[in-house]
Amino acid sequence: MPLPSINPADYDHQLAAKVAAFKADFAGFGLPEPLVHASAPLHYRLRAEFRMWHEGDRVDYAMFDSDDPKTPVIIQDFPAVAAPIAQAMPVLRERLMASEPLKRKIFQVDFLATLSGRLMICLVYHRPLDEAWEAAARELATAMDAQIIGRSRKQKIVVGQDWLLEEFELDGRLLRYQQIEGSFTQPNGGVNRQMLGWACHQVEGAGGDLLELYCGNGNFTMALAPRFGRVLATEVSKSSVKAAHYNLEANGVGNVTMVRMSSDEISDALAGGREYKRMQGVDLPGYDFSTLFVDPPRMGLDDATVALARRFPNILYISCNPQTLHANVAALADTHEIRAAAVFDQFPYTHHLECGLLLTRRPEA
Ligand SMILES: C[S@@+](CC[C@H](N)C(=O)[O-])C[C@H]1O[C@@H](n2cnc3c(N)ncnc32)[C@H](O)[C@@H]1O
Repeated sequence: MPLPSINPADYDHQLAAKVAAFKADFAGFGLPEPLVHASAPLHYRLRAEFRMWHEGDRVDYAMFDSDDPKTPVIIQDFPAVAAPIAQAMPVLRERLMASEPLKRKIFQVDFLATLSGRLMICLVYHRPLDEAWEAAARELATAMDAQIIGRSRKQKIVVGQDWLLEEFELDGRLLRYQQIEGSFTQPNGGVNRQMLGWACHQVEGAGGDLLELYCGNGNFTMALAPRFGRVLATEVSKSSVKAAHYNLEANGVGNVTMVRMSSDEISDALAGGREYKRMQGVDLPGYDFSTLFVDPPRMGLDDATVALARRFPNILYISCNPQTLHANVAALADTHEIRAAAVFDQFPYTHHLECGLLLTRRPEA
């Protein structure tokens, strides 16, 4: 991807252009006017990865432009990153340069921060990590008040813990989320809160039970669960399901059954397909589903999941790829119409746009 040029003076204009393109793409489906959720124009990213570039004694953060992928672009600061990362970047660089064990053959640095101000730094190396590295990393963790992880081929050393606790307020509730290193988390924390608020508003009064696919660490689950009788939530990633269990406990949410299943497996199980061991003890016929909530990866919903979605009165769909969303909405158009729409600018200064649709079953379907 070409490197974004981050200029707040361009922000409103760029977002307006993305929204106009989205409206034009979906006009054929009778798209209602979307609610537009803007990002903070600076310091919005809670995740960032940088290559580390060695030149003599120096080591610098670097990024690469897809138009010129061999030339490093040295980064002094990166205004997209959230405050805890922005503050940590120069301090970390100084400390790496001052410590041979930390600096030697460092290849990449991955930052993860939370709205609650916590920070994790993963240092990636092209050499095995030894005791000298671990001792230096312990000092670094204390000095920077951060969780430090060292990675190299077939090696992962955790100094402290390999997860952060995110905490923020939503509709008068304090929500807590364990975020495990390497697992999916929403990159733009401020926009994520807006997505959660919009999603909660859409299901107000839906009643019945909720089926959620692609639930990750339960980002939406924790917010939506109190609005339903019961929730069946599924996700394929082991570490995300582990975090989701932690998060149910941490948020005192007691009406969710969480199962590690891919979307095509749960679609098969609900269509009366084969028996799944992981579904043992789950009373599938006992659910009274009113709503399906999906937040799939960029490829959107597969055919089996579209067929499953067709059976639901309400489909709430968060998408990071308007193209696959378009194809899925077209496939559902004979049974469902768009009732509400929103855009969420997770990725300012890029052409990417996250969007949300509430689809309801047509009266005649
Ligand atoms: C866009 S993320 C959304 C996660 C979560 N809803 C959130 O807000 O953090 C998509 C999630 O789908 C999961 N996933 C990818 N392919 C899947 C599949 N075939 N079946 C179920 N989950 C899948 C990923 O592990 C990831 O957690």
